[in-house]
Amino acid sequence: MSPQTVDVLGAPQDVATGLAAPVSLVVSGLRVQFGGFVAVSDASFDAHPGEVRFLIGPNGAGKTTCIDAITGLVRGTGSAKLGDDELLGRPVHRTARLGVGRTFQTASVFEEMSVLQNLDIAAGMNRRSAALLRPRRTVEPRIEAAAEQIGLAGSLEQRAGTLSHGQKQWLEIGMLLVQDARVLLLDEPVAGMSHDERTATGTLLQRIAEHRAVVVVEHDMDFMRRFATRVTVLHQGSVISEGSVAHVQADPRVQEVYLGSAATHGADPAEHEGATS
Ligand SMILES: Nc1ncnc2c1ncn2[C@@H]1O[C@H](COP(=O)(O)OP(=O)(O)OP(=O)(O)O)[C@@H](O)[C@H]1O
Repeated sequence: MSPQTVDVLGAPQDVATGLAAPVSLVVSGLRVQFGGFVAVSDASFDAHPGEVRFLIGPNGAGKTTCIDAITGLVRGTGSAKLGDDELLGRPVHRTARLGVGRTFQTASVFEEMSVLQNLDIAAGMNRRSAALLRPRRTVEPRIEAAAEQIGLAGSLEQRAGTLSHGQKQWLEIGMLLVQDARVLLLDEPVAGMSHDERTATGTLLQRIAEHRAVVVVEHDMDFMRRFATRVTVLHQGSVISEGSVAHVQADPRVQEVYLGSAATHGADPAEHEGATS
């Protein structure tokens, strides 16, 4: 492991790269209840730097709820640890400060602002708003690096509202990168994207995962097959299978959940209603 120091928030930082030190997300025995309804009953999974972990399952399986609980949007019990830090029980902003970044199914960028302003705001949470809006002569290296990584280095002055659907998603990912998110939780990042945008997104996620843990909730099974390192399958709030793409696709329990019959259909998650191939 390379030498570490700590950044201004006290988070460990890799001396060589200047990036937050890679850490794993470990979720165990997660349970989320809405009134009398148990949406997540006992979910355990992890995600380590270097892998793109997919979280799949039929509609209503509890995938988004898991992310909501990890990020503090809904109350969960059990445990979700990022490195040594327990995430459950913290308010959303504190969880984010620990390095947990997420995107939603609909990209939430500031449409009236430029790409640069969006990245600048994400990077400079502590700067005063007037300073954020003032034209800047120089671009901070970390913003430049993030813009480069998400393929928007040539579009810094473009108004975010005029970006394509895919580019907005990438900008949102870029906003997490400049915040130094150590784990990225992405909810259906390629929904509505063209084939080329999906390929570019998958490649982007693989690069990001070199230094961070990446968790992707997806219904797009073709995308999953191409870019997943490991897959966790949720059904009715519990994990029913986990492993490589080949492993979960061959798992009779997964086939049964997706098609209601394993042996007779030779089922594949990709053929399930709600999953797209
Ligand atoms: N705030 C809430 N109040 C009550 N029930 C909820 C709430 N949020 C989610 N649920 C329920 O919890 C279950 C799990 O929902 P969740 O959105 O996590 O599933 P999902 O696997 O992400 O599904 P999809 O793939 O359709 O997005 C569903 O039955 C849903 O209706």
